[in-house]
Amino acid sequence: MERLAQAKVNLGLSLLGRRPDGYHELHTLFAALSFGDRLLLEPIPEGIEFRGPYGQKNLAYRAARAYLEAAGWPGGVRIVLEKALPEGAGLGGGSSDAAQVLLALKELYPAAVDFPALALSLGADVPFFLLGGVAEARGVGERLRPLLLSPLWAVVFAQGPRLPTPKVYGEARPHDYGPELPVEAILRALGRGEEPPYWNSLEGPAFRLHPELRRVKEELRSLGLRGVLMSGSGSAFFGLAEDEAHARRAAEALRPKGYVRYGTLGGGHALH
Ligand SMILES: C[C@](O)(CO)[C@H](O)COP(=O)(O)OP(=O)(O)OC[C@H]1O[C@@H](n2ccc(N)nc2=O)[C@H](O)[C@@H]1O
Ligand SMILES: Nc1ncnc2c1ncn2[C@@H]1O[C@H](COP(=O)(O)OP(=O)(O)OP(=O)(O)O)[C@@H](O)[C@H]1O
Repeated sequence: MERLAQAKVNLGLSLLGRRPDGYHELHTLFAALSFGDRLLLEPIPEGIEFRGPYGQKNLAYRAARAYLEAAGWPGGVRIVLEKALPEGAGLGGGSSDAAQVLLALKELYPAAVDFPALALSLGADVPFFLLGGVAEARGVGERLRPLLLSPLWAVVFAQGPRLPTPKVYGEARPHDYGPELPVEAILRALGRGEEPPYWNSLEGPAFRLHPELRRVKEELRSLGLRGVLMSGSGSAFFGLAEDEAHARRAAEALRPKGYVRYGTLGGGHALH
């Protein structure tokens, strides 16, 4: 069984405040992209055989153990993870891998487990990847509302510093908090090819940690990309292109400088 663990970007992310448990109340729009990591899974009589980075610390391995334990070890699984996404980039790589393992094991070994809770226990981004597509999220990222968005061409670029998510959130201060995202206005602007009225509250902390990231954002804007924003806790940025040719040109210009991929979000097919 082969699965694509799609990347995600946040079409806007507002930190509404800090919760008693130390996590932050979020308002964000998740959008899955048409490219990501590749997972190969097959049933084995018992146990978990895993081939990929970090061994038993890998989120994909941890997702397999969490599901099989909750399901009472109905059987085992062999997992091969082929990473294609940069790590700690804000593209949800590990979370997406974990979600695909949960979905595959549910198919292989159906069981009455609390799927959303299992997903959330693995990470705040994991519940979204059980859905995919585009969704509005609240809470820490687990209260989801699917949204319809016609396919858009997006370019994703990551260069330089790995930004551990806890470090970026740890750097967030009350002056970084914002109001709710204007979801309808954002969706309208995206549909009309206009500059979307969104922001990412985590850019403030990320730029304080790595001021050089401001230049990356300017560079993507100089290529004519719209809605240029850091994704999640960074340090990957994304921008929206007019069409495939524009996306390809922008990607070619960025290629010598770091990790760059382009594809579609809001639907469409796996490309590049
Ligand atoms: C930045 C985003 O990727 C946006 O989609 C997510 O909010 C982060 O999702 P994630 O990487 O799955 O995050 P987790 O692994 O669950 O949490 C890592 C750390 O980020 C911080 N964290 C995460 C989510 C959230 N709503 N508030 C937080 O403060 C917490 O310090 C937590 O210990
Ligand atoms: N399958 C995995 N893929 C990538 N990183 C993993 C995986 N499993 C565990 N990790 C660890 O988790 C960290 C964060 O991984 P991930 O790629 O999800 O970060 P991210 O892309 O920033 O995700 P997010 O957008 O949720 O912050 C990595 O730096 C790595 O140490």
